Amino acid sequence: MPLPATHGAGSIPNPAHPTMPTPPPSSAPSSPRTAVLWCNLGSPDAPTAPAVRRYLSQFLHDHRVVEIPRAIWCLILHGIILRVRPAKSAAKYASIWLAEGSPLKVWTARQAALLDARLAARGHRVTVRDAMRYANPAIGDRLDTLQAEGVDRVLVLQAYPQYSATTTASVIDAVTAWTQRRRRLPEIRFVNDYHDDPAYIEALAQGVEAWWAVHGRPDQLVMSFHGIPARNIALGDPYQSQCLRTAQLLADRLQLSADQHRVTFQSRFGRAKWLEPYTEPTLRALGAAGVGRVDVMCPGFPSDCLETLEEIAMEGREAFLHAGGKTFHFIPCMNDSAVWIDAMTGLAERHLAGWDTQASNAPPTVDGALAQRLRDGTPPLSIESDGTVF
Ligand SMILES: C=CC1=C(C)c2cc3[nH]c(cc4nc(cc5[nH]c(cc1n2)c(C)c5CCC(=O)O)C(CCC(=O)O)=C4C)c(C)c3C=C
Ligand SMILES: [Fe+2]
Ligand SMILES: [Fe+2]
Repeated sequence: MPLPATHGAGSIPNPAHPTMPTPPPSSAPSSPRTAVLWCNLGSPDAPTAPAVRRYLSQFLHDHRVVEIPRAIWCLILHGIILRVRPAKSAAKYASIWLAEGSPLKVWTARQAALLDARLAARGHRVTVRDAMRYANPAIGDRLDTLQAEGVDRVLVLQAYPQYSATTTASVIDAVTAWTQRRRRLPEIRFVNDYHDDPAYIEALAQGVEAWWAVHGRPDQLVMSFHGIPARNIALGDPYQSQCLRTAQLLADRLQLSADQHRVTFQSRFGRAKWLEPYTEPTLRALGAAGVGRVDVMCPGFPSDCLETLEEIAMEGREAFLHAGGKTFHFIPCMNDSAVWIDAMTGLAERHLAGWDTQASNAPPTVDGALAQRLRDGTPPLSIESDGTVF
């Protein structure tokens, strides 16, 4: 168990326990303060071409996202993409924008607030903050604020259930870039993925079941994941196999046979080969083949965003119906569903384990009480069967 910092009081002898330094007075912040940083991709600050250009420039300069040699890529990026794409993407963002901002940011902030409340209700003294890899609120700014608030332990959780270097490693890069600019560092933990976490699978399944309870069942359930370049898989990215595992676990949980579901990959960017089968051509093929109803869900996206609300729920629907399909449903992402917040809580608690996060007014756990005893310089006398320490 890590011992807490002594805040400079170490030179005063402690008569009760000579080998221990005297702890600070109990009113002082004697135990480390812990935060969870709930990180997502980020959105432009506004659905306008200039804001989208700034966002895309930061996003598409990330070496984790585009691995083409810089000199060539910068020519393409500045010469074509950042001239053409911002206006087109801004119109798409405008079609899904909420009064409070981008759906991705609104849901991510809400998830952070709900996780904060749930952890507090379970007796943890933990601050939860949302942070975005691109645009705002930036990861570095959030870490600065947390540190100014006295936080010295940070658990980095990401809104990417499946690991990819393009997303997960990029968030880790942003956090470690911040650490390189700071002298006094908090303890930091990262979670790489939770693609097979039973509570995550259960949250996905219950979202589907709730939808089907109201709207009936489809002929086909399409599970659409964000794509990445096929080359990344050949270079060792585990993303594809984690997506396929998530999909299989979900299909098993929903008791779907092989002909009742399929996996596709969406959001192809550029001309290179990405993970296949691609979502939109698949929807067109299903419509043309006379499949009456498809339901599409996006298990890799905990929050609805441009890629689900516009690309799937609008463009995907249009592609399927135009090709001859009869009925199209988009099943919303988990967003703020209670079962998803439960899954996030379990994930956070598992990875916070060993850090003393017990609030002073909460019933002490064995770990928490032992830590307090060590801080006070008093050895624990006995541990009751219910975990109470005297
Ligand atoms: C699983 C999550 C994601 C992976 C993997 C991912 C890889 C990836 N994305 C691009 C390019 C773009 N993605 C864009 C939007 C976007 N991407 C994700 C998630 C993953 N991306 C989300 C949640 C969003 C939506 C953000 C929002 O504001 O709602 C965009 C911007 C939109 C646009 O202009 O079309 C681009 C560009 C690449 C190149 C890539 C892997 C190599
Ligand atoms: Fe550049
Ligand atoms: Fe993306």
